[in-house]
Amino acid sequence: MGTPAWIPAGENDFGAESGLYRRLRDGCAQEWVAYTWHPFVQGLSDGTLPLAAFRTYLIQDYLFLIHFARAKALAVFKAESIEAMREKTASIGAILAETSLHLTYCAEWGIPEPVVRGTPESAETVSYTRYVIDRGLAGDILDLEVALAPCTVGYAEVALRILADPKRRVEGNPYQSWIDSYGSASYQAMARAAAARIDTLGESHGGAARFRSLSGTFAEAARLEARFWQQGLDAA
Ligand SMILES: Cc1ncc(CN)c(N)n1
Repeated sequence: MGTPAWIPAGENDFGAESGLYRRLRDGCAQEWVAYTWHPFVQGLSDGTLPLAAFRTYLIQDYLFLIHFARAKALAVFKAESIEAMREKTASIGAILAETSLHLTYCAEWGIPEPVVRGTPESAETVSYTRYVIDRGLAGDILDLEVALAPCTVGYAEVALRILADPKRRVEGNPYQSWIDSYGSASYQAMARAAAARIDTLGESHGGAARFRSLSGTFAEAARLEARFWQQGLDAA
């Protein structure tokens, strides 16, 4: 299947042309558009997102990152090789470091650390993070990586699209630092590696024969990502 027309040029370089990642993404066009073109994203892009929406999102994202690190720890356990174990172990360190940075970032947005730490997880955060962990517990490393991929690669696509289109750039956009962090070379490289890993695991772990099940996982994770954005808008 070719890349659908709704994905603008420049956002197509995650995963190989006929690899498993592209097939998964292209196979859930509706969920993918609802996630990556969500109104929350449009608000980030043109700077019109209400601050209350962003603050709610930031707090829940801190809680999300903690469980994301747990999911990566599960990926170490489920990894197919010592090299993959090393790579996943490094990514846990990176996420845990990001949680500290996230607290600093929240403080810059006027949310003190005790507030972030003391806020309970929302239903959206619980449902998304536990879904990913459950896919990993019930399945193998490919099931887990597919459940994680919309998170890593979706944000890279979103940032790339915003940065690539001058029409969407706004002078003094309060969300520019958020956009820049996901558009950074290091984040983009990590996302490309995540998509490439899905392609590789697809080859080694029978991805074609398991496509139906994997596609369901990928689409569900994309749907849960859209709900994660939506909770911010609902709070504003
Ligand atoms: C909910 C969510 N999804 C994705 C990302 C980016 N890895 C994030 N920080 N938060």
